[in-house]
Amino acid sequence: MKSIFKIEDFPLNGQFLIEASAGSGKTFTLIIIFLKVLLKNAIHPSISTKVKLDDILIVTFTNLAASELSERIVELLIDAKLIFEEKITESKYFVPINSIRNQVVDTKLAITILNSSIKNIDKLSIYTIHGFCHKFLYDIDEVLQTNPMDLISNTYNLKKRSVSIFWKKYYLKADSQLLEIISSLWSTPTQLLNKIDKLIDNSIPITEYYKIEKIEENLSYFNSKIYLIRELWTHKEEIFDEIFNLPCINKRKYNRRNMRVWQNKIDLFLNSSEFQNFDKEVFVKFSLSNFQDQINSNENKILYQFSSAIDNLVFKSNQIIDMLVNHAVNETKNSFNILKEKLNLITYDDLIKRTSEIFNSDDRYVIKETSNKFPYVLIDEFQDTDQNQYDIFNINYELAKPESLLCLIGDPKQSIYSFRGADIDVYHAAIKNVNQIFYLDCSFRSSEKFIEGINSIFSLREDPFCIGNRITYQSLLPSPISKVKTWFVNNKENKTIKFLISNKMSKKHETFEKIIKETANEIYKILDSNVSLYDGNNKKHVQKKDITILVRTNDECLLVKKKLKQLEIESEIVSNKKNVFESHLIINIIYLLELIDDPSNLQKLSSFLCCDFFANKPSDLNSLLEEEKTIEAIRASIYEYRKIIINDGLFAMILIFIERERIYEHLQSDKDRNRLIDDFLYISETLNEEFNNFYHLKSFIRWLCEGIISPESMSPQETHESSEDAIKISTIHNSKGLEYSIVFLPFIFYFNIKKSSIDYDIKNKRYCLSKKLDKEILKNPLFKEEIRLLYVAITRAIYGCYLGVVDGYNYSPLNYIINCDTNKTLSDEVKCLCNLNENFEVIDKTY
Ligand SMILES: Nc1ncnc2c1ncn2[C@@H]1O[C@H](COP(=O)(O)OP(=O)(O)OP(=O)(O)O)[C@@H](O)[C@H]1O
Repeated sequence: MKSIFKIEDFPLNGQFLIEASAGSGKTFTLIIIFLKVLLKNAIHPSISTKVKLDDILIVTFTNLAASELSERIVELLIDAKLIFEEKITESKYFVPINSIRNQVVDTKLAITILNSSIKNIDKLSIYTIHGFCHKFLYDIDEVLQTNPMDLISNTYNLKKRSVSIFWKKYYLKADSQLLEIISSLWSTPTQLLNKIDKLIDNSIPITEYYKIEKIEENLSYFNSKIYLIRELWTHKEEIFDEIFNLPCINKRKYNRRNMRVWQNKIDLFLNSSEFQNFDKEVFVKFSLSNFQDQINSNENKILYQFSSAIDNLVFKSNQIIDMLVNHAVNETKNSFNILKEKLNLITYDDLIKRTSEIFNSDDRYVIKETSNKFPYVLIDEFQDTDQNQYDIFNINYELAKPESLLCLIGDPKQSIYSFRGADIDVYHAAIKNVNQIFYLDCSFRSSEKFIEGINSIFSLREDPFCIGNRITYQSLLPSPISKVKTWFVNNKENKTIKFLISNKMSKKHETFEKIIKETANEIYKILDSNVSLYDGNNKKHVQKKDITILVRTNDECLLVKKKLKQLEIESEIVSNKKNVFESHLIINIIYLLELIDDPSNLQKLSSFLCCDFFANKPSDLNSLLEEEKTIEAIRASIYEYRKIIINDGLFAMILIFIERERIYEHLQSDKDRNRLIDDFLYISETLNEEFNNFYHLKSFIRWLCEGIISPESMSPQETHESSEDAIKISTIHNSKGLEYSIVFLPFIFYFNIKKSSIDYDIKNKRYCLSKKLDKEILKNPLFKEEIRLLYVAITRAIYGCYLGVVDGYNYSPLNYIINCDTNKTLSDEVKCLCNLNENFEVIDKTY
């Protein structure tokens, strides 16, 4: 049973869930609960166990959220002390603090606890899950006297080595036909790594294991099918006639023209037997399953034989690809794990896994006997938890009983971290363990009119989150604070949800640039006209810093920033990642510098030639290194770079290096080459200053290597110009838990699942190539997560939100959520909505 949350009724022992929508005060509630736990002895003086500040553990999701929480807790403790001392009544925390004060029996003790907590604030235990596990393992290693492992945050280079080890072990001596299939999936180790990067070090287990011999066996079977098909294909005229004569055949699809095209493709493959000519889509058109019940073995003898053989062929090719994908991921994971063990390294993902293993093992009694347990645990953003994380805190709760509390706070509508292993099923399973569920029903963040707008949007469909009754939308009520919040234009109340309609251009990036231009125009309008925000106390003019643009990816952040700069609007990217050592590109600088430092070293030359900026494959290396002249030419230019770096510094040398080595040309096939070069230059520029502080190149290289191993301990950080008055740009993921006055979502009309990556198929417990977008889109978990991302994005706004609308992108969560009929365009649907809803406005910028 769910009951409304009231701090005075909230018990301090047990396992509880607080589930509520965005902006309803979950984080606010968490810190109020923190205060009540802290004052437990003052509320119940008869309890003998003393609650200390560091008995209470708060876990949140990002470093940004953790530092926000610390600030809020300090503010709360100071306000609480002053309220208990009856020195103030003005505080946004007054009502809940006063409720706690009414329950406190020993006020003097309460003030003493507050004073001492303020003094010892450095003992506050607020962690991200990774931060908590890191500290836990460090402490436990001391207790168990085990050798602590080095934490490595940038795993790219280790993964790169793991892929190379795998590649050398299996592919260099693989059958040539198998190699052909492999190169249709990935032709270099780097390409393979790019596809499986995220899967190597997360908590997804090793799947069913296939030996390469087994894959080769399947390949022989595949070849035998080709042999059979080639024989049957000599009767192709008969096969075609039988198809044309099928009573229910789709004549528009199976017409003579198409058949001729398909015939040529099949001929090409059967004559060459090369896998690259195997056009599966064409073969499928002749498969038995494609004709369904239309053919039978008696009436369409030859067609039946042919289409059954095609079925087998397609099935086998899928199976071989599936086996190769699983083999590559599993084996690379294996090499990666072996490497980590040899080097005594631990990754961020391992932190959680290892901590959970300890909590699940006999060593848990070590935890019980030491101070490595937290009696009171408050978890924010619980919807983004995975099984390992939940296990840790659930066992901790059991170990710390009877005086223990596990308070889970979350909103399943905001679960957006499945790529990190977050699992909404864990959330639903955990609910079964809790003693009671509480909810919050008012929104405090946004203005009343904005809340009405959000309620209208998410009520357009019965099942807006596309997940049945597991996630429903309950309209939010405005709190008294929301009722007074308003934004005005020329002293008239402004509309709260605005749809910015723009044109679809011939290329995606042009469409994106156009909508950013329209966004910039709207920003100019807001800044130039008389637009103000009223929060119930103050009315102020909108400044640039009140405006935030939210996008999906870091690349989109850079695109927006670049475009705004051209339009002379100052902006800054709000990022969790501020460290150049997090970038995998830095290793390329190290390879280059190592060679400059020691040009005659052949090993360093090999590493340099294999770096990201040359299209050399490790297999090309031997022939390259055998050419005396090539080697001499490279060495000559390296000596030149040595002179430049000594005289003009790192950045100048990198600029000349890019130009002379024609790096742009090497990266010809790389769609992201501009970004790669931009990043490379940016990193070199950032490091240039530090480079000037080193006397020897060797020491600088050593410093860079240290930076890769523990980036968090390094300075300098990327020098983001942090301007007080600039438009903010952030990814939606980074904006979680935060709030902004005015939000722009320029690219929200667009959705694209990466088609060529590899996913883990939870149902079948295996890795597979990502599925294309199709009519089954509504069943696709990534699509459902995008709906939740849309929800998170919109609900960051306090006063107003602008949503980008462009027609022609059918499978977008925006289309889905506003119930856009397939016969209508998104912009038409939006215009209809705006006619019916007083909170909505259309800004039509189409021409
Ligand atoms: N009871 C309250 N009284 C006054 N202000 C409140 C109260 N609860 C929340 N707020 C304010 O409302 C805003 C949103 O609160 P909070 O960040 O806790 O919401 P949330 O539910 O955690 O949101 P999200 O799920 O989007 O992260 C904050 O500015 C907070 O200070």
